[in-house]
Amino acid sequence: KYKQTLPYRFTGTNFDLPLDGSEVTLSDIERCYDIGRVIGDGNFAMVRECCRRDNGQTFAIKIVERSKLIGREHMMQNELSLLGSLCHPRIVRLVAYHHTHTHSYLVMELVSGGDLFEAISERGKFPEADAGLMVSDMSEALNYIHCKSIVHRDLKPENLLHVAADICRLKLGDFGLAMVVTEPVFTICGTPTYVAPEILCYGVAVDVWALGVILYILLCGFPPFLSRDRDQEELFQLIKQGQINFLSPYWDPISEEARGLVRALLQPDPTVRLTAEQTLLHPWVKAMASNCRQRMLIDKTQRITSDYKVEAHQVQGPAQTGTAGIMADTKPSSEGEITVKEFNGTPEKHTEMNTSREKDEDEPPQHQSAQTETLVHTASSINLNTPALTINCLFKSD
Ligand SMILES: Nc1ncnc2c1ncn2[C@@H]1O[C@H](COP(=O)(O)OP(=O)(O)OP(=O)(O)O)[C@@H](O)[C@H]1O
Repeated sequence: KYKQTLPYRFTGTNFDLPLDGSEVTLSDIERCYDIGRVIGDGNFAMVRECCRRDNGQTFAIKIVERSKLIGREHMMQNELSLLGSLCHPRIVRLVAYHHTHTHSYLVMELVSGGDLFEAISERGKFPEADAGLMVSDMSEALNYIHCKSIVHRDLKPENLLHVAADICRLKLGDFGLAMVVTEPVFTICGTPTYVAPEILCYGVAVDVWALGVILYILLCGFPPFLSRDRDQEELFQLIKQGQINFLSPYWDPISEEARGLVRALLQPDPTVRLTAEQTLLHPWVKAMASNCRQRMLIDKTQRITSDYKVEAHQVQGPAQTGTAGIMADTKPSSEGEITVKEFNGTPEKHTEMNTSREKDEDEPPQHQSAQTETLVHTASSINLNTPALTINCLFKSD
């Protein structure tokens, strides 16, 4: 069932796991990989660092307990078939997969800078240049998959990974809910905070809406649509109304161009909403991404110069390294007065909710938790106007 063709094959000499998806044992896996620390987890999977024993290459290995997937086996198949067919610098690469009797192991490119959820939780918000480069990266990934008629359907900070050296460079992962769209889709799925107003019948434009929500959060530190009581029905009503508020004082320093892009991405009518390609070409995105790239280049040059000076100092002694001013202040700018102190959801009356990544600190009134849990349901069983809204929400397991 899981047999797929991957764009990459292991070539190591004593790496003898079958590559055709046939079943292996845990000891076969452990013989080939040194499985290390946990680097992330989700509703269905635990992700660990791993190292190939034959050549020392490091990867991320996503370990899925298949009993957790009963009724949702398609999620694993999606991840294998769709992610396995993609090859783009802004998308996490799947390099191999193995199945034991109970678990599936997806060996992926290791993207070691943590996810955007953690970065937002730590930094609160980002300067426009940083947000612009991140939007550019996300748009590149979306444009690539949308050109292949693939919709991701769960674009959110948890599924965007930072390239370790560059906090502003992102790669898109977790294709568990992705699918090929050839006609309008009627399956409700996604994560409430990022879900588009056309949730009942949609196409690739839902990913661009989610991108708009993420951009809004990156710039001010809290989501555009919030239910004060964390009531999902109220949240969906707010999303459907599509009223975007640029709350003062949080939005006061943010440019009109950035606000314009937020409006164009959070356009309720998907036929008028920007496409991923148009977003990539948006003047604010181009200008900000270019500023950020330039700054990163300068920072890198300064780091190299500084390392060189330290080495020279060690080799030649202090008298040889007296040139002042080469190493400018490379401290990151101080931003993030507002911190997203929680991005969690709480159990709701009509949902099967559970969540991880809770934060204990208090938040300013505007900063209620974003509802980051993934939901999957069919359109026939949900009515956004019905008070007795019942949605099965699938949460990150603790
Ligand atoms: N290739 C990778 N490199 C580094 N970290 C990763 C990688 N893939 C995933 N992670 C980390 O593991 C976490 C969980 O991974 P992932 O989202 O794929 O799991 P999941 O169970 O499918 O999630 P969900 O609950 O959204 O369905 C991510 O949020 C990220 O922090």
